[in-house]
Amino acid sequence: MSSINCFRTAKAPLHTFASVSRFRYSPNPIVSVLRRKSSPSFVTLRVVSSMAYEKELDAAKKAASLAARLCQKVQKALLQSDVQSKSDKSPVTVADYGSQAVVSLVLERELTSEPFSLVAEEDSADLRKDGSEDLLQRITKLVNDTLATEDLTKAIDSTLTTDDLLRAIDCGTSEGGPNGRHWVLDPIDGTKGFLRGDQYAVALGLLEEGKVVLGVLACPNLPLTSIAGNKNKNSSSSEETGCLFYATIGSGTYMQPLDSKSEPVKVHVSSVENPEEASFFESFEGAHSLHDLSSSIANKLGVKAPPVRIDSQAKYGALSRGDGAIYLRFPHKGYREKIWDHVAGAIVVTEAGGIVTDAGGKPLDFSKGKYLDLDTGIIVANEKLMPLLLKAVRDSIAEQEKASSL
Ligand SMILES: Nc1ncnc2c1ncn2[C@@H]1O[C@H](COP(=O)(O)O)[C@@H](O)[C@H]1OP(=O)(O)O
Ligand SMILES: [Mg+2]
Ligand SMILES: [Mg+2]
Ligand SMILES: [Mg+2]
Repeated sequence: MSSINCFRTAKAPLHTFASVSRFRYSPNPIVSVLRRKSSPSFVTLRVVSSMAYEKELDAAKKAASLAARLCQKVQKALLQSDVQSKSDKSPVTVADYGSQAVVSLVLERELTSEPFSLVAEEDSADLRKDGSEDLLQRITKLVNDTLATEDLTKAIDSTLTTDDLLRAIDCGTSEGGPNGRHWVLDPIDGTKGFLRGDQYAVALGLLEEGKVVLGVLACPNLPLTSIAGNKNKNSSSSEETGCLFYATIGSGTYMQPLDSKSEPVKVHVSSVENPEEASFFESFEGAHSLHDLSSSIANKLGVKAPPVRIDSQAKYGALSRGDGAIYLRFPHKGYREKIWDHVAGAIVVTEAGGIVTDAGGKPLDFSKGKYLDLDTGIIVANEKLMPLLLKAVRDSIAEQEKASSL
């Protein structure tokens, strides 16, 4: 990526600066125009080529894959253990913290030349409390073992101490916002799915001036082939599983197997135009999304297939390769969506040709800090289905409001 600062004059409107032939990048460069708040007459033209964010993407893929490996190890032990009850939250805690530490350490070490800001779900407050020493030791060992499996030993001088671990987790306490670069991480998205042995994702994205420019989704339990029409969508069956989805702005979305060096394939959202032939995804957990509202919307659209219920941002990954055509997410009143639950998924779907908006049709605004300010919910579809979907959403919400006011 190349950036130049330009002074905008009345005689030279912005679009003249968008003539970028002198940049020897891809034939179809994307120019993003960033206006400085402090000095509106100055703009930064950012020329995005197919080579854009290459270094960041390599680092993000490495970080998310390694973190996913740590999660897989913990999930396997959790499911095999006779002693550990599934309601015991400690394994997931170990994996959440461990995954966050791995991503933070890998990004920091791979991208040394830049100031590093990370907005992430976890922080170390509980680990610093008395009585957490054993847990902290376990996580530190897990992270050291995971990093040792990769050729990171030369980048990481020595074995990490518990203090190093706490510091790595707390790298994720940035607030994000509209200025500069911020990495955004959910170290395990879909905790409930993780505990059940079902779908979860390590979700990592990059914001630049409040816009998503890169996203990586590691989905260890998602089959490599389409889950459309499968009977059991959520759980990992005997099929080969483990997908890594990634996208950078203007370059499309790709998928490759999580644990191999096979060539990535470019993926596209479903091209279904007739809603009767569309299938829709929603949360597995009824507490995360209003299933009644989704089914009312689906009925209005004439969707025939039953909903596909899976956990986590694996839904965005599966949608990006056309396994389903629509995603409906309507959290219960009072729930505030966090940016780390959507940043990576949103770019993975939009770069594959999909549209992600709130229930009112507005694009998601990731520039407001940790939370998303939303109208009611989040909906995803391809360009053809979106107008019909928006109407069905509007009508269903209006009906629901009318019924509840009676
Ligand atoms: N009450 C809730 N409503 C909506 N989403 C929730 C709620 N509680 C947790 N989540 C988050 O929703 C996401 C998963 O939702 P789903 O699997 O339904 O798509 C996760 O990010 C999960 O957090 P977490 O990252 O801690 O698992
Ligand atoms: Mg989450
Ligand atoms: Mg999480
Ligand atoms: Mg959580």
